Amino acid sequence: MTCTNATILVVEDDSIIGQSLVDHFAEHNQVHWRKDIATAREAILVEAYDILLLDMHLPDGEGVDLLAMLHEAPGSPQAIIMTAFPEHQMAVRTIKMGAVDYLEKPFDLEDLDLVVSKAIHQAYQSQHTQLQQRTQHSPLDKIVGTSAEITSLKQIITTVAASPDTTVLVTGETGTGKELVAQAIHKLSPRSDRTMVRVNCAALPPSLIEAELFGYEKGAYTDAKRSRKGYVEMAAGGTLFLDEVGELPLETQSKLLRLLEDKTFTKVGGEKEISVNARVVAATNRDLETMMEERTFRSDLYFRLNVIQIALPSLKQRPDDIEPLLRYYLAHYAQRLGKEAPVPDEGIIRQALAYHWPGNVRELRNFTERTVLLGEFPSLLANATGSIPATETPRQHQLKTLAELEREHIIASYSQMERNKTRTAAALGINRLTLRKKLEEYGIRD
Ligand SMILES: Nc1ncnc2c1ncn2[C@@H]1O[C@H](COP(=O)(O)OP(=O)(O)OP(=O)(O)O)[C@@H](O)[C@H]1O
Repeated sequence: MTCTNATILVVEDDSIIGQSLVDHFAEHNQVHWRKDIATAREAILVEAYDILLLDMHLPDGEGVDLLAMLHEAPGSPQAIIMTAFPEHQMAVRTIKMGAVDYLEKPFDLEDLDLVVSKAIHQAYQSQHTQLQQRTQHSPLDKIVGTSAEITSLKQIITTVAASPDTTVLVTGETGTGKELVAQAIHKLSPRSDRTMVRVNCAALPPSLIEAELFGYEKGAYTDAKRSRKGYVEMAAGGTLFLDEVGELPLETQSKLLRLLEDKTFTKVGGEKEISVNARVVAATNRDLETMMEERTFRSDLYFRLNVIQIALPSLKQRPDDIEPLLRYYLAHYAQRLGKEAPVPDEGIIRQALAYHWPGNVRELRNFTERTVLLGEFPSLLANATGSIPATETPRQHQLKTLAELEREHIIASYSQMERNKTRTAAALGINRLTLRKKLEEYGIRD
C-alpha cells in the first residue's frame, strides 16, 4: 500500500536513511527533512504535517522531547518512531505520549508503507470526527451565562424551537441578546435548513417598508420595471425575524397581522394573494403595552405576536453572568486579535459588578474588545452606580495623558465602527490617512 498526498516530516540525523526516506515518499507526497530537534520543532510549528517519522536519538536531544511538544503543532501530526535501539519501556512511553507506531531499524520499506498508510487513515478519521464535533455544537453554546435566568432561557428556547409555527415575541433592552435568541430558535428548529431573514424595521424608511417587506409588482411605482420579492417571501419555509417591530407604521402593522392570521399577503401594487409559510419571531426594546395605550401599536397585532413572550433581563439584573461573559469575550478577542488577554482580577470584577451596563451584553462585549486591544482594562468607575469597595489600585484614579485618551478614543471608535477605516475616520472628523497614521503610531492592528 503506497501512501499519497500526505505531508510528511522526516526527522533523522543519519543522511543515508534520511535521504532514502525522502526518495521513497517524495514522488507522491510532500516531504520535508530535518536533522535535529530544534529545526524540526520550527518546522512543525509552521506546517500542518500529517505524519512525523521520528528518529529517537538526535544530535540535540531525544525524539521524545519533540513528541512532548506535538500538541502545540497545528493539527498534531501522527508520529511514528524509528529506532535502532529498541527498548520495550521506551516503546511503551512513546505510545503513551501519543506516537501511533514504533519501527525497529532496519525496516522494510513495505512495512513502513503499511504503518504510514494506517496512520494517515487514522489522522483523517480523527480530523473528520473533530470537524463533526465542532459543527455539532449547539446554537445554545453561544448564549453565555450561568444565572438561573439564562438556564431557564435555554429551556424555553429549546421548547419553542421544536414548535416551528409558533410566533415568538422577544423583548428586552438593547444589547440583551434578542437577536441571539432568535437565531438559536431558528437553528434548533426543523426550519434550520432554510434561512432566517432578518429585517430591521427601524432601519427601513416608512415609505419603503411595505415594499421591502412584501415586495412589489411591476408598475407599482414609476421605477418598478420588474416585480420584486420582499423579505416575507424570501423567508418562505424558514424564519422571518422582525427586529424593532415596534417601529412599524400602522398601515404595515395591519398587513403583518393578516400575514400572521392567514399566512397570506399581496405585493404592493398587486392583487394576487400569495401564501407563505414562515415562522415569525419579532423583537422589540419598546414597551408595546404603552404603545397600545397611545394607539401607536395595534392591540390585535400585539396579541397575535405575543403567543410566546421571551422577556430578556438586563445584564444588571443577572450579575452572575457578568464574570463568565467577561472571561468568554476576553478569550474570544484574544484569539481573534492574536493578542494576550489581560486577566480580570478581583478589583475589575468588583467594578464590573458595580457598573450598570446600559448597553448590556453588547457594551460588555465592546469593553472586552477594547481591553484586549489596549492590553489593560479601561476604567469602569466613571459610570458605576454602586459603591465600589476601597481596594482600587491608585493607577485607576490617576489622570490620563491626552495621548492615552486619544488612543482609547480611537480604539473605541474603531471597534464601534467594526474596524471600518472610512467610517471611523468620518466619525472622528479626520481623514483616512491621518487615521491610518494614528493606528500605526498607537500599535492598533487592523
Ligand atoms: N448571553 C449572551 N452570551 C453571549 N453573547 C451575548 C449574549 N447576549 C448578547 N450577546 C452578544 O451581545 C451582542 C448584542 O446582542 P443582540 O444583537 O442579540 O442584542 P439585541 O437585544 O438584539 O440588541 P438590539 O435591541 O440593540 O438589536 C451580540 O454580539 C451578541 O452576540
